[in-house]
Amino acid sequence: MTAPSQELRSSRTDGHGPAVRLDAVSKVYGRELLALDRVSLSVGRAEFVCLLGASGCGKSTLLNLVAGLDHATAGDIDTQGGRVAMMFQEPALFPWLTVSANIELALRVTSKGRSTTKKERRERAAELLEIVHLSGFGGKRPHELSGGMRQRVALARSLAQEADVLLMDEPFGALDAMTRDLLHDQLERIWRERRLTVLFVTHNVREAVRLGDRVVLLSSRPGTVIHDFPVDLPRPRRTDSAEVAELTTTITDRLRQEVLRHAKPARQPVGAASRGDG
Ligand SMILES: Nc1ncnc2c1ncn2[C@@H]1O[C@H](COP(=O)(O)OP(=O)(O)OP(=O)(O)O)[C@@H](O)[C@H]1O
Repeated sequence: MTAPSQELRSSRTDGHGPAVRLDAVSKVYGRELLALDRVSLSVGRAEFVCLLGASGCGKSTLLNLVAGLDHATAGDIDTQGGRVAMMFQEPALFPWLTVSANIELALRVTSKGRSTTKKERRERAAELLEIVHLSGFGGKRPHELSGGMRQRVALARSLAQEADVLLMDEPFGALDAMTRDLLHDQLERIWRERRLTVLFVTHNVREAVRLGDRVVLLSSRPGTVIHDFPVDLPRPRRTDSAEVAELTTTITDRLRQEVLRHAKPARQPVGAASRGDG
């Protein structure tokens, strides 16, 4: 496995061990659907790792296992006791609650065991909305916001959980390119300021290169790590820069090879001789 980018390495491997570690993790659904096959992966503290792979290769499965939403069939997962929050493509806000109340609800769940007043939660929600540049929108209902704004509320709600590890499952997949670009900038700023560890699933190679310290490629099902690309490019990066485009091409080629390798047997006409080039 490749090390994180040089620029950030010292602050990320400071002797406390990885924030997330998967050791030979496998997942079988039902009796025989092998979704993940002995996946080993380490994510350093405050590291941003993007996960790429063909559709159905087990990316969401992997996140669910790390989040503790499901159990691995074999192998070990260690998050060092850190708090883990998850964010999905759909913001899943309660439509009948205001934006602020959606976040306050998360704060109430988080503050179980220590008492917080409604006023404290409201103030904290306002702070979180400021972090995602939505000050003044606390009194709106979700339907009054754009898709990008709703995702920022969902991000604020994740931050309300005071997580050390943020798991993101295609969080910007449904947004237009311009909105996505703005959210990349915001997420990068928040990640740096709060020293979050991020594991980010995407289908978009360019997005992975824009954001990641590393881009980890999973094979087609069953998912297993086939390549770990360090992204040694200075930040902030521009999605349309030549450097991002170059690495995007390299990774896309590797991903394409993997998808073709997997698709090949099914595409060959019955009786066709194997050319042995797979
Ligand atoms: N709860 C489940 N029960 C049975 N099979 C499942 C379950 N969840 C996922 N699978 C199967 O496991 C495999 C991996 O699914 P998963 O959703 O993790 O892939 P993915 O890489 O996230 O896909 P995509 O990129 O399309 O979102 C798929 O074949 C899927 O059909």
